Parts: sequence; C-alpha cells; structure tokens
Amino acid sequence: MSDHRHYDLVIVGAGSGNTIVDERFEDFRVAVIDKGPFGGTCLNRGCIPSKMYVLPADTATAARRGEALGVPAEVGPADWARIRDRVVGRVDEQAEEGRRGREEADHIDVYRGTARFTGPLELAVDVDGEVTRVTADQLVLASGTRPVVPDIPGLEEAGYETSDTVMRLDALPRRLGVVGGGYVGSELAHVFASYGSQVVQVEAGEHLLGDQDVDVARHFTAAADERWDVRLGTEVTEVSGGAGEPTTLHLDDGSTVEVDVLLLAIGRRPNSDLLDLAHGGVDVDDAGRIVVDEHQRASAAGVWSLGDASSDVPLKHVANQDARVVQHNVLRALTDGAGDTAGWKVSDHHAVPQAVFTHPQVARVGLTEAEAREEHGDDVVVGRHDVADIAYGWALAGELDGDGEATGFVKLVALRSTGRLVGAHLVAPVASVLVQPLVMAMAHDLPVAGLARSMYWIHPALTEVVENALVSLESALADPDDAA
Ligand SMILES: Cc1cc2nc3c(=O)[nH]c(=O)nc-3n(C[C@H](O)[C@H](O)[C@H](O)COP(=O)(O)OP(=O)(O)OC[C@H]3O[C@@H](n4cnc5c(N)ncnc54)[C@H](O)[C@@H]3O)c2cc1C
Ligand SMILES: NC(=O)c1ccc[n+]([C@@H]2O[C@H](COP(=O)([O-])OP(=O)(O)OC[C@H]3O[C@@H](n4cnc5c(N)ncnc54)[C@H](O)[C@@H]3O)[C@@H](O)[C@H]2O)c1
Repeated sequence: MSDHRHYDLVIVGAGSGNTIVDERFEDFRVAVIDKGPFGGTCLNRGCIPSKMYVLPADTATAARRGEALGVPAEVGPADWARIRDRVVGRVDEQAEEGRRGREEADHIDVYRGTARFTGPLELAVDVDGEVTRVTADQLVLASGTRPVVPDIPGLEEAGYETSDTVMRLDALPRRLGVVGGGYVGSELAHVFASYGSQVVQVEAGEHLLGDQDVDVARHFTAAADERWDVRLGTEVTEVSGGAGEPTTLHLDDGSTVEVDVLLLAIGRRPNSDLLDLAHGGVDVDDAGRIVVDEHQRASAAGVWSLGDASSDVPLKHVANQDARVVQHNVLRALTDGAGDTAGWKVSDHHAVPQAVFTHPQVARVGLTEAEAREEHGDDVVVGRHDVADIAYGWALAGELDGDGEATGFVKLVALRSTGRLVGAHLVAPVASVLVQPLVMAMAHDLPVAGLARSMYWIHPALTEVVENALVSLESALADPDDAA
C-alpha cells in the first residue's frame, strides 16, 4: 500500500451515504469512497432514470387509448435515442455535479475506487491499482446492492442486460425477453412494450408482482397480459445464440422464445461480499445484509450502515431516512463520544409505502390481507372500492377493453380490535399518489372510524376511491357479522 490517511468519518457508497455530509461536518475530515458514479443506484441506474423512461411510456399508452375515447392517435415506435439521451444526459450531469461538489470541499477527500476491510475501522481503497490505507474514527457502510445473475447454461456466452445496462442500449430492441416479474421486470416491460418492443416476460411465480396483495397481483398480471406476452410459473433452463445474433430462451415448459435483447430482473443482492467485512468485525445476516441496531450501528464499534446494504426494505425513501438517522447519530458520536445514546435517533421502518410505476400503477403500505390474517386471524377486516364505481371512474372506463373492473381498486385491511389500518393496496391510475393519505393514517395511528368524513374529498376526483374504500372499511368494522 502506498499511503495511509486517517479521517474522522469515512463513507463507503455515494448513494444515500453521500447525503450525510452537510455543513455540520465542516470541522471534520471526511472521505467518500465509491467505485461508481456519484448518486448510486437510484440516480444512475434505478429510480430516477427508470421513472424518466416511464413518463414517455405512459404518454404513449395514453395516446393509444385515445381510440377508445374517440380521439384516434397514431403512435409509432418510440425515438429511443432521443429518450435515452434526455435521461442519460440529465442523470450523468447530476452525478458529475455531485462528485465535483464534494471534491471542491477542502475537508472532503473523494476516492473513486473500491474499498475493503483490512482490520477494524481500517480499509484498503483501490483506485486504478493504487491502494491507500484508510482509517476512520467513524465508518459508514452505504454500499447498496447489485442485480442477481442466475447460473443458466449459455447465458454468459449469449450476453444479457440488467437494469444497470438496459437503460443505455444503443437501439430499441424489436423483441425483448424479460426474466423476472417483480418491480424492475414489470416497470421495464411496461416501458419497452409502450415504446413498441415485442415483450415476453418470464416469471417463476404464479403472478407478476407476487409480493403484492394477491388481488392486486392478479389484477396487474391480467392487465399486463393484455399488453405483452406473460409466461407464469416458468423458468429459463438454457440460453443459446446471442453474441450479436438473436438469443433463444429455452423454457422449462419445453417452449422456446427468440429475442433480440435479454433483460435479467430476478432480484438484487447486497454488495457486502465486496467489502471483506469479517476483517472489520462486521456481521451480516443470511441474505448478506449488514446487521444493524435501532441506531443503525453495525456489530463493530464505530461502524454504521444504511439503505439497501442493511435494510430488508430496499427503497430509496428508506435509504434516505436511514441516512438522516446515521447523520444525526454519527455527529453525536463525533462530538460527544459513542457512550451515551440519549438523544440519538432511532430508525422507524413502520408504514413504509412503495409503488410500482407500471400501467396501471400499483401502490402499497403495510400488510397484505394474507399477511394480516396469518398474524391476526379473524381480527382482520377488509374494505374495498372499485375505481369504476366513482364518478371519475366513468371517465376512465374503457381503459382496458371496456372492462370497468379493470380500471382498478383500493383495498384496505384493518383490525377489528384496534380499529386501525394495517395495510392498504391500490391498483389504479396514480396509485403512487393516492396512497399517501393512507400512509398518513397508518404513520399517525389514526382510527378508521370517522376518518373518511373528517375532511372533504374533492369531487369528482380520483381520491374519492380512497374515501369510499375508507367508508366501506368503516362499515365493515362496525358490523360484528362482517368477516369480510
Ligand atoms: C431499476 C430500479 C428502479 C428503482 N426504482 C425505485 C423507485 O422507484 N423507488 C424507490 O424507492 N426505489 C427504487 N429503486 C431502489 C433504489 O434505487 C435503492 O433502494 C437505493 O438506490 C438504495 O440506495 P443506497 O444508497 O442504499 O445504495 P446505492 O444507491 O446502491 O449506493 C451504493 C453505492 O456503493 C458503492 N459501492 C458498493 N460497494 C462498494 C465498495 N466496496 N467500494 C466502493 N464503493 C462501493 C456502489 O458503487 C454504489 O454507488 C430502484 C432500483 C432499481 C434497480
Ligand atoms: N418502484 C420501485 O420502488 C422499485 C422499482 C424497481 C426496483 N425496486 C427495488 O429493487 C428491488 C429488486 O427488484 P427486482 O424486480 O429485481 O426483484 P423482485 O424481488 O421485486 O422480483 C424478482 C422476481 O423475479 C422472479 N424470479 C426469481 N428468479 C427467477 C427465475 N430464475 N426465473 C424467473 N423468475 C424469477 C421472482 O419470483 C420475482 O417475482 C425491489 O425489491 C425493490 O426494492 C423498486
């Protein structure tokens, strides 16, 4: 190793980890280490570019629906290069700006390389073969996750994309194979199908979005199946061709599918294996996630972790909230020492909402009905309202082949004993927005009784579907015979 440098604070991972350093850290020596671009997954290859791709996809989908609504519109294949350049141009600029800002600060050193532990609070940082020994008083691991690549015969030879690469393709694929029916696979299937690619999506489970409430997963799967080729309960056993030629997927039902680009979206794994954590005395769980306590402290003294590296809820708003907890507590540890935790922040992963930006959108907070029944048995009460049964639903009717039901619903799950919501599930236009009053009800532990009538809901807005679902739940809670 060529050099040794000591810092008050070292941060590995410039995604949410980078948000920790603000003006309160000006009197401390800080190092930020990242092997990739600043901003991490969300900015460079996750939430932000994917949603920038979803917006034109939604526009194309809405235009295609024009025919059913009396305004026929022609939608040709998308101009991929223009869309890609808009997305990539914006995120690359932002990543570069973020890095420059840190590099220009006198008290911060930026390392564009890979870190691994060589001892407690000691790292070897490899920047293009030049290794620096870096030690720290406090060390934050915000190292995130990366896509899982399955061990399928022929895959490496044929070549494949993941969410890390597919958003920078040279051209729109004529035929896209998507393996995986979770968040990434479903959002990107929506994007490419809307742009004009022929999409085949292969999912091992019974439904797409199988982590959602089963009613939502079923509804979404049926909607997706109207728009692209969905193969459920199916896995890829072998891949052949590729390397510049079409790729053939051999499926376990005996069929084959030929595609031009293959996208793998079967989940993500923590990057903790890159860090030699055992040398730092840092424990991980069976899934490779760094084990943290309620203050986001890892098992080794002076080490912290946040976001996807340690969380079982790998979402950006969770990573950012974890980072706020770490920021507060690290500052206390740096100024007052780590002995007394009075006044430290505690992380709270209660009532975390999530949304899938597909068409239709899906959103959720809390337990599914099945999870609630497993935990609470007969105490569970369900309320529901269909989008088709509110005034705005009449405007939306025809969304999916004129099937009113298909425009979506809000399903609420509560406990009779407490009168509180334990889960909310939406499949509807702008579900990611509609869910927020329900998140508030759960986060603030508001009783369901009286909630719908405690405020006005704009008529005839889509929010009336949430109002009516709450009314339905309230009457189910009030009815002792209603076992939903
Ligand atoms: C396609 C896609 C879409 C998504 N959409 C959404 C969404 O809409 N909403 C949402 O809430 N979430 C979304 N997510 C999830 C979201 O991106 C993550 O939850 C979030 O980025 C996690 O932030 P993080 O800071 O914990 O980790 P990351 O952003 O992954 O940052 C980790 C950083 O650590 C660096 N690193 C790792 N190991 C080392 C090492 N040994 N040395 C040096 N550097 C290292 C990596 O290069 C990386 O920059 C999406 C994810 C994907 C893949
Ligand atoms: N809108 C959002 O908030 C958003 C968007 C994208 C990603 N993310 C985050 O990224 C994480 C990873 O997303 P993801 O979609 O990669 O994972 P996921 O866990 O959501 O879905 C993976 C899917 O692949 C299926 N699968 C696994 N192995 C398979 C195989 N061999 N063949 C066929 N199907 C297989 C699984 O049954 C599952 O449905 C999510 O958990 C989420 O936290 C969030």
